[in-house]
Amino acid sequence: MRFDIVTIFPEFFGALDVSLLGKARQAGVIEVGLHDLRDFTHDRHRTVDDTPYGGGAGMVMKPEPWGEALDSVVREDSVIVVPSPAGHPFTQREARELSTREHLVFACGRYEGIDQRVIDHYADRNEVREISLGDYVLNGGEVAAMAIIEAVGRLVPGVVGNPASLTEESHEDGLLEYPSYTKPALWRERAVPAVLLSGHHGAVAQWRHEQQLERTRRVRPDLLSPDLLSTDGSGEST
Ligand SMILES: OB(O)c1ccc2cc[nH]c2c1
Repeated sequence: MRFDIVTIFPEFFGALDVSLLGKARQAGVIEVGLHDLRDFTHDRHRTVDDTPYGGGAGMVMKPEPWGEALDSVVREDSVIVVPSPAGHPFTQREARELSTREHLVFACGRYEGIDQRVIDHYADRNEVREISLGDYVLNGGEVAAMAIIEAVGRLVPGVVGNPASLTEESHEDGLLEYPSYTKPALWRERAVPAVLLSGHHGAVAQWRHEQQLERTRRVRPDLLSPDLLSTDGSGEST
């Protein structure tokens, strides 16, 4: 999979040189291209924004640099991801879906956003997804792009050493994950739940599923649907 990122702050993505994604890049499992939007301007001040038609506060990102920048990276099979507070909510399901695509192009806006004609132009040619991380507003698309790239990149085969670790995570089965414990068995007078020390794998699986249901009911009741409430941890409906 290849990621191309267009931004006025390419240095923001230095984090993609380290940790799992950095190793995956070195191994050639994923590719990342960084593109400074200002390299696609032609004036002395490398201008990327201007005042909004219709008035109002702030500045809008000009269409011309965006058109030249995206034309330089977008392919026929590219999915163009535009982080935006006006986008649809990003989910683990979408992360898994995007991890199966070959080429993701991230258009990271700043100021009051990108001239709408840019999104409309590429939506006529490519799949364009305006994605929000949640009901709050950042100063630009870079933080959201980093989050989406990490959520998607870690699902690409070969990035995470043990793929089994990806299956028992929050949201993978529609529930929040169960609580985890490690040595020592007693810490500040707090003991590890006895079932986890029992060696009884069936009882451990049952307890973990019950913990998932309890935590999800308590923290994210909105995630629960009747069918998720009916399984007994073995995957069988009760
Ligand atoms: O909150 B966000 O995800 C977001 C995304 C893009 C822009 C561009 C200007 N402000 C933004 C905020």
